[in-house]
Amino acid sequence: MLYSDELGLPKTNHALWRLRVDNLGSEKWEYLTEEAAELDEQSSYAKHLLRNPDFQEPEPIKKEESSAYEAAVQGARFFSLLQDPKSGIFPCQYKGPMFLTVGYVGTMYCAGIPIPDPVRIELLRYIVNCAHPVDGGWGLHEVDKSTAFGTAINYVLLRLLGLPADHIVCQRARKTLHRLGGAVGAPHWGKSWLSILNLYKWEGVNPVPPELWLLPYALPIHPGKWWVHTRAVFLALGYLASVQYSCTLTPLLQEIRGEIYLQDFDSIDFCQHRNTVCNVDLYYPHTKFLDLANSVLTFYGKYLRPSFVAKYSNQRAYDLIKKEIQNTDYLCIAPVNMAFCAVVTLAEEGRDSYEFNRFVQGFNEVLFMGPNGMTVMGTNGAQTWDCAFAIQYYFIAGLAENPEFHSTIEAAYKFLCRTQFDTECVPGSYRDSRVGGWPFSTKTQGYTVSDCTAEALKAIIMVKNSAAFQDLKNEISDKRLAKAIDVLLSLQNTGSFEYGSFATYEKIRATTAMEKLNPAEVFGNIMVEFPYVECTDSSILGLTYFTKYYTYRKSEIEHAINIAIRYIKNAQREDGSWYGCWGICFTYAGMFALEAFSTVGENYLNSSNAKRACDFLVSKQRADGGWSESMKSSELHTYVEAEKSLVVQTAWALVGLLLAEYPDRTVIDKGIKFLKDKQSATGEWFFDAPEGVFNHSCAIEYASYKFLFPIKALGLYAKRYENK
Ligand SMILES: CC(C)=CCC[C@@H](C)[C@H]1CC[C@@]2(C)C3=C(CC[C@]12C)[C@@]1(C)CC[C@H](O)C(C)(C)[C@@H]1CC3
Repeated sequence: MLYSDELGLPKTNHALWRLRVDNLGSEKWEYLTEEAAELDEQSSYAKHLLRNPDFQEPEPIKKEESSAYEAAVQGARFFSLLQDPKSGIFPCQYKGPMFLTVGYVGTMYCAGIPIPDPVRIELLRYIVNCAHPVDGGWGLHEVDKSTAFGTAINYVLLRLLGLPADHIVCQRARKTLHRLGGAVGAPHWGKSWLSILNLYKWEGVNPVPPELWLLPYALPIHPGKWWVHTRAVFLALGYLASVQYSCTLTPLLQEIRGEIYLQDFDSIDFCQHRNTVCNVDLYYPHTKFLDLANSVLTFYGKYLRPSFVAKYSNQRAYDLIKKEIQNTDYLCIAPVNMAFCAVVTLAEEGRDSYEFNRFVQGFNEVLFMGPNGMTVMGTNGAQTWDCAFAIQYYFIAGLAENPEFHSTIEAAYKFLCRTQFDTECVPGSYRDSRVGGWPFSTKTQGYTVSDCTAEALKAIIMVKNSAAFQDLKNEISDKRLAKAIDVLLSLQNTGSFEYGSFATYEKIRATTAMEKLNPAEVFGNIMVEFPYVECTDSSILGLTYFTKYYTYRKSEIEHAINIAIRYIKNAQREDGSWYGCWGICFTYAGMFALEAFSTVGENYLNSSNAKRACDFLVSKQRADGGWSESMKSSELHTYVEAEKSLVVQTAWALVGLLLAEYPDRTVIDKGIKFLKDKQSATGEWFFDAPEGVFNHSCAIEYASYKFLFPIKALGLYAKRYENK
């Protein structure tokens, strides 16, 4: 039973929610009246997303008698029901981080706009249901220990959303917050939101002055060279800190001021707390160098900053923010900077402006409903990524020729074709050429990602060249595929230590030594782009697949593949593993590396790198045949097991071993048995634990993975051992 139900918290009627999806993949929940709902049937995927009892599952099969192929088919049957047949996407709640909802609620509070009741009720439920079962606090992400950041921010949210201070949930959370030293211990972004909400003072927040944007681009410290997310967040945050934006102090805020600190608000000397961070929160402590820079910049801001410079740099920041808004049609790169940009727009244009209202509407695209309530997602979805995998894995599992899945593949393929970028960013945005690339979520969001481009490209080529889909061949021209190759090749790093690798959104633009200036305290590796093995692996498989069918830039592609493979081999650890940054963790990276090797013909028998990678994976198999890596691996950079074997982890390990043609069948049989045992007779696999991670410390759920990777593993197995 959910905690919110135990407490008797209000709940909306989940039969009245509808998910509206458009052709470009935007996902918006709407709450209908009962009369309207009668005329408007809830889609099958919405029913499943809310775990409503009237979701129609596939007919059960006799599991004991079924082959791996049949298990894959049944899994695909279930997963296909989760697709929106019109747009082709697989909507899901992309959740985990516990510091995003403050962006929406905080912005609305600043603007004095009440949150619609059904949304307010479900946001509350979600936060309450995520409270730590022992101490009632919250962490950076859903499965984290309680931290000052998570607890302070989510406590404030509960209060802004209408929970009274003497409610048991607030009481427990307050106790934990006080035990953690109160809200002064919140890290930089926490302090920033509290300052925006007039619950803290900007003088106690370390500066990120917009003046940085006035420096010559040649300097490695220029923000235009930072990682896109960090650049985007600090652009808007820099503006807000510079103008010391804070909302009107209301009686409610006055009360909250009295609840989140250990001492009286007016007696706190906020200047003294710039560097106060609760020990439990701290993942990446400041370097001495950063502390020094912060002191100098604080002194500058307080005593030396001429007002004309302040005005000029704020204007410069706002100009860049407007470009970000234009390039992403108000979505911004992700909900963190979206909310900061919304507050900047509120300050500049006013609450009744067209621009600010676009943001208010835009938030509907990142709010997502689930059985536990509503939350702001990590991005506006995972549309492209999931579609690219679904197509590829249906093909790999031999399901593409099966007419039963024709329409699923067709719709996902058409979505990918629609999603390729065909316009450039406005000049002066510090952005690369994007025409030909693909994003992680939607075309509107506007940011190319290397591996998303490669995976989408591969999926499209599969469909385009399949006899079963000849009628769809012209949905996308070969010229557009060539454009994708141009983008992909332009993203390969050719600097010294990262030679041959791929980063996420851009080439690495400045030295990773910039990490010494990372001010975020709770995340690692955020300052500049970084070479990622998974992004490199996906890029390899996109490039190799392209050369199977096309001759465009062939020798350059071959060179790119060679140096990328060399990079992967050099990045392999002594024990045969790789540290994965976007999934958990060594298992995820091992699978991707073995897949990349397999595309250039390297496997267990002919490659010592592949052999060592397999031996590493096999050494981690558990007695029940499954694999089980914990989020702790990502934090600690060493393999840590979770309590029980996990479906997605097991599928990842099996995919790697099968693609590497690992010779000992008993190992693989045991894993396959585990996957089959965990599947329901109707084809479903259930959620175990978050599968993804970012910046080393924050877990995030990829809800489609529990279908996609088992289908792939079972399909590969069927091909190899069942002659399918
Ligand atoms: C530190 C900040 C700004 C936090 C906001 C969250 C974003 C940074 C996260 C949320 C989702 C996220 C993990 C994502 C990625 C980057 C960072 C994101 C956008 C990428 C695109 C990186 C490349 C990866 O291979 C993959 C495609 C899986 C992910 C997808 C989600």
